Amino acid sequence: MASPPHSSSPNRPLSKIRFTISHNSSIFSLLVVLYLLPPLSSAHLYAGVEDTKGVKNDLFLEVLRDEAVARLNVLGKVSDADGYLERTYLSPASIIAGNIIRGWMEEAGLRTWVDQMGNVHGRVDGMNSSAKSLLIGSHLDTVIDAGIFDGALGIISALSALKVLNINGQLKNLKRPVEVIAFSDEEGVRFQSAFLGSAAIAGVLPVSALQIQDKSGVTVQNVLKENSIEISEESFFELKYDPESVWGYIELHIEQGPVLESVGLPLGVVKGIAGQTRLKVTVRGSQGHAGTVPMSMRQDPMAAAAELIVLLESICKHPEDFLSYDDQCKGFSVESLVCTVGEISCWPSASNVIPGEVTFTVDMRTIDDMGREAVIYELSNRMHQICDRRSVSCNIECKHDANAAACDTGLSSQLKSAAYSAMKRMAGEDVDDVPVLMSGAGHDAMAMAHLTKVGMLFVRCRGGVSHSPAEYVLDDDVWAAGLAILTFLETQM
Ligand SMILES: NC(=O)N[C@H](N)C(=O)O
Repeated sequence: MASPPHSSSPNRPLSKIRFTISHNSSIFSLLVVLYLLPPLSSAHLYAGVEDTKGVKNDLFLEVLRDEAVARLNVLGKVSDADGYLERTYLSPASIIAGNIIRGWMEEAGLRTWVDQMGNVHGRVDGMNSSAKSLLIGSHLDTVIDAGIFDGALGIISALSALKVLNINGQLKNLKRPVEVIAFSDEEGVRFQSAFLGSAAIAGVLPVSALQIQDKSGVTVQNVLKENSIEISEESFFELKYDPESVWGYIELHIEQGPVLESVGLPLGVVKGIAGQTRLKVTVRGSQGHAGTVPMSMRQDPMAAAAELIVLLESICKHPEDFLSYDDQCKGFSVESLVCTVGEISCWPSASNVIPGEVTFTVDMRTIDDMGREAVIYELSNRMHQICDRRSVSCNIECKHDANAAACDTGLSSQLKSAAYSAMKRMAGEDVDDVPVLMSGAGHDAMAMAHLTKVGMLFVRCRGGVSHSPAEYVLDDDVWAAGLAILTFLETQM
């Protein structure tokens, strides 16, 4: 595969040491961690460390910032690709990453296991093992050519906070069990169906998902089997947590947008997450010779796909020009509508051949689920009209659909207070109120909202950039993230 266009950038976090994973070995994972992490004695970790100004503090700088940043860099080097970060569902690198995370969970005093969808769990019972549990999660998979913070920051900051409690002997004081879950699939890169891990736990993943195939025809079930996970229909349904056993779910994630940076604050609270749909569009025409078939006689799926993609852009930029607001759909809002074609391929893909088939993806998001449905309806009709006019066939398949999710107001205000006091503890003075944001990006919290109340914290990232190796979070913002989770956990004692 060709190198990404920016592979020579001096700022790339992966450029120093790169582990390209071609085998699955927990010993190897352990060696990676031992090699990369400077040893920190526990006395060194919590007994009044010095902050950047040389002042003693109780802000656990070495665990919540320095070690957390080192861990982000460790995970950021665990990749299936050479020269960029890629860790898709149950790939060799994701198994290594899961083993590393499991080690960190155990070090934080958690009991660990891997479930039948490949999610990595770490749990501490606290004072009452039968009380409803607090779940904290984020994902360990990545997109292709990813940044190192997306997903990993949420897992690492939760483990750092629990490590501080463990070192201070406070895990036993938690009034309810706390369980960290590193979800195996949120991005949906390999199977196009996002949230395989969290949706299974929330009980909203259909058992038919086990038969979804990746590009090479391997099913989810095969991939699990390759990793020694035999899943039956019965064990699949056992993955679902009993809602009665869960108190709530929280997730910390990089914002992946520019709002926090523009207001100059490291943390924000999420009030809701936009709904999303993924389509796969396949256009078939008549394959032929590029030099001999007259333009008027072609059934060219590439030219048709180009027209379909421009149509998508027009609808998503100006939905009001395309949608008829009758009594039925009156009231929906598509203001926040965003649409993307991120992947396209053709067959046979040669410069002197009119393609026989073109396939592309559509990613569509809005806060308003009814609005998204109306846009998809209109888009599909118009796409079919274009294909008919061009004498090509067009198949539109829905690969993923998740409705918008609202965060719980009570949990959000607890997270807001935790974020506020973390920022205040770091600044040593009053700080501005914590902003409340909507999330355009999807999160495991969307699936978990089917199981329990959810709340989310966002962390500032440079330029709002994500799904890119240019993704960057200041070390001190990593610290603020860990401190906010720690402060939240302190309310659970
Ligand atoms: N946080 C993310 O980037 N999540 C998703 N996979 C998404 O929004 O596409």
